[in-house]
Amino acid sequence: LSSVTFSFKSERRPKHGKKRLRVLVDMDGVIADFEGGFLKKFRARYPNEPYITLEDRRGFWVSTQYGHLRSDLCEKAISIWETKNFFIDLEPLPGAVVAVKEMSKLENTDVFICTSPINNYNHCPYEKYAWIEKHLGCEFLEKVILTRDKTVVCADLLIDDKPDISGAEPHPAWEHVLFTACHNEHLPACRWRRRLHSWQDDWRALLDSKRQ
Ligand SMILES: Cc1cn([C@H]2C[C@H](O)[C@@H](COP(=O)(O)O)O2)c(=O)[nH]c1=O
Ligand SMILES: [Mg+2]
Repeated sequence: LSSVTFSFKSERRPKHGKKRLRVLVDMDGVIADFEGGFLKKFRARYPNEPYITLEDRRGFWVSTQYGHLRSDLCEKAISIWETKNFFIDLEPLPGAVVAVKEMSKLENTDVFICTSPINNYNHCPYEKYAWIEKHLGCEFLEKVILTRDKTVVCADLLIDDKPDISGAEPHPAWEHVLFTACHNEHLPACRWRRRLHSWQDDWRALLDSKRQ
């Protein structure tokens, strides 16, 4: 058993000393503009209802903040992302497509798109795959991880806009790097968690810091 363990570990640290890195990149709020797409479709479908501007967004859950605004708005918000074409129509966030493609071409680097589908599975899982094929190319279809629990996925880095990521594994293998989004940018700086402010930020340096 110990020799099996040894050969697995040595696979990730080649003889020339550079560690092979596995990076999980979240989709909604990191490469796909969930917040912008939501607001546009909410205002189009409910033109007479109040809405929350991106500047006023606080907290990860859009549905919770709309529910606080007026209780029935929670269900109306949910109806937006449960509707056909919501996920496929999301625009890529600035620089995301180029960055993810470049990241995947780096030596000793494996990139996976790790994203949580909604439980109403009528359209979302299909459209997430379709979005990835449309914007990143069919080769990325091999790199999709759909899971509601990212803690059980083994990787070095998770780039994700959700501030609190929990699940069955209390000690996930990855370091969570918080991707800045309208709902989390006001959170105070946190000594034990790094941020990637956008895809214009130095994501290469972030990856290099994990190869040491
Ligand atoms: C804001 C918000 C999101 N969701 C759903 C939409 C996505 O499928 C996931 C988020 O996935 P990620 O991998 O963590 O980016 O959650 C939701 O159900 N309610 C919301 O308010
Ligand atoms: Mg996200």
